[in-house]
Amino acid sequence: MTTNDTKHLIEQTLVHLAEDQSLLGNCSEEERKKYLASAEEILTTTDKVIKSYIRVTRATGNVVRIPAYRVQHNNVSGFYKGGIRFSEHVNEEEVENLAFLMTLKNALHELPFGGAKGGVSIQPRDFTDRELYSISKKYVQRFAPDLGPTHDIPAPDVGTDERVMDWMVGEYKAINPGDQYLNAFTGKSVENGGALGRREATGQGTFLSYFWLLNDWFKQKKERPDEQKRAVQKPQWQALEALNNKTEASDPIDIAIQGFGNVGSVAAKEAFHCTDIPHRVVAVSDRYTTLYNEQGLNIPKLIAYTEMHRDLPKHEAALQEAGIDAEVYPPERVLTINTDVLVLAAIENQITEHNMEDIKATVVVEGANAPVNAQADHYLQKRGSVVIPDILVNAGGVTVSYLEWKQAKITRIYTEKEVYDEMAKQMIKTFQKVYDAFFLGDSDTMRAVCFSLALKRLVSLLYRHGKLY
Ligand SMILES: NC(=O)c1ccc[n+]([C@@H]2O[C@H](COP(=O)([O-])OP(=O)(O)OC[C@H]3O[C@@H](n4cnc5c(N)ncnc54)[C@H](O)[C@@H]3O)[C@@H](O)[C@H]2O)c1
Repeated sequence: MTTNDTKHLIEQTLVHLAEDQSLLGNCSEEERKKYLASAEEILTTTDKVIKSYIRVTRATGNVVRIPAYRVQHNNVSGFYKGGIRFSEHVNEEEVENLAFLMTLKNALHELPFGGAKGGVSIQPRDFTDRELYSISKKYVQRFAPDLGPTHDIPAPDVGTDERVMDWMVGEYKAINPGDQYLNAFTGKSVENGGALGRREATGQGTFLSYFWLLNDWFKQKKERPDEQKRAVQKPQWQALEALNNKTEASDPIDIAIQGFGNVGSVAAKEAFHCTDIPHRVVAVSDRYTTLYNEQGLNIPKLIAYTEMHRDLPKHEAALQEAGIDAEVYPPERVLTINTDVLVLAAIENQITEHNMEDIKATVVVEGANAPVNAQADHYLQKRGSVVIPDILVNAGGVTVSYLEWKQAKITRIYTEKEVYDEMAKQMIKTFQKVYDAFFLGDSDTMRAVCFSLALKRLVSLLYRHGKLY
């Protein structure tokens, strides 16, 4: 999904919401139109875009000037919240789109946050630890006036982690002594007030979105003939039926995962260890490689290897060192591999009009943000594939971030089990709403359902806060 796709879908969804008489209380038709027009204006634009440059002296002595961003999209549902990305692909438009998606995600899951995103345009691998430390500190120096525990709360994203968050907290504390600095960032190390299980949360939630659909929601509908009768009208029901038949015949479900970082490696581990429904992780990939084994890859061994070497093994000697038996392909091959389920956990715009016809998976799970563009989404849904959208799937991290933010306030550390249970409970509540509305309603895509639920909440809050004119 590009920024334009996101804005277009917001506009389209608001047109449908105009027919919902319950949305804006007792107002005339004319007022309703006016309010929705102003909601559209507010929600398809950002509240604030801050661009700055970070100057760092490299180990070589050269000084480089690096563009850095913080985009605050909307805070009607709570303080701005969203990750900071270190990637060479970072640009203003990308950060803006990701900020839009954060507002929608938090509204969909009814978390008390709005949407923001940050980014620094570097490939972190090209920088030393000392340089990264300097960049992290300077990011906070540049943006501190616009951040804060009751204003805008960043978290990690691609290319950043708990180490970067800890550095940023340190700098934030130096700039704002006496402020509730621990609440100013989430995704920190556990030693520094981070929530137990935060690192795993997005990958766990990603796997859960698909697993719960097949293992729980599908069975629930089978026991409710009236609802099943309506759900079978959707071609996606057949896709679930086929997977269910496989498990009933004790055949494992094949799953392929693009991206083997924070989200992808954890989703792979969840699939590998899933006992209720056996899975074979037939392919995984990162920016350099796809590894494929039709009998399934040993995920714990691959995780152990990447913990030491960062990337997946990409040649025979490395495969031997990892103890992995796999065919090695180029990175994009994972997308078109023969599999039942494809989890996208890398970067944006991976399935587009250029490769959508080659996708074999019948269930596509968007662990990453915006990995399927609008055209491909419609194509896949029309063909009967299940596409579970990013704002539904990858909210595990921000849900646990909320607990991390809360635990600093109540000064009690949640146990890892409490964190997982709370995350799963919160997400399942939203899965139930979305899957019911999609399969039992007349929306074309699951994304349209998610946008509709999120925008309903946002428009209602804007109205109640007196922000519509
Ligand atoms: N980490 C979180 O809590 C979180 C929360 C919500 C959404 N997300 C989204 O999930 C996605 C992945 O985030 P992450 O935290 O796992 O990042 P990460 O940096 O830990 O891992 C990214 C992975 O993608 C791979 N990759 C990068 N470019 C690629 C390419 N062109 N082709 C194939 N693989 C490529 C990298 O090699 C790496 O394995 C991003 O879209 C991010 O915004 C992450």
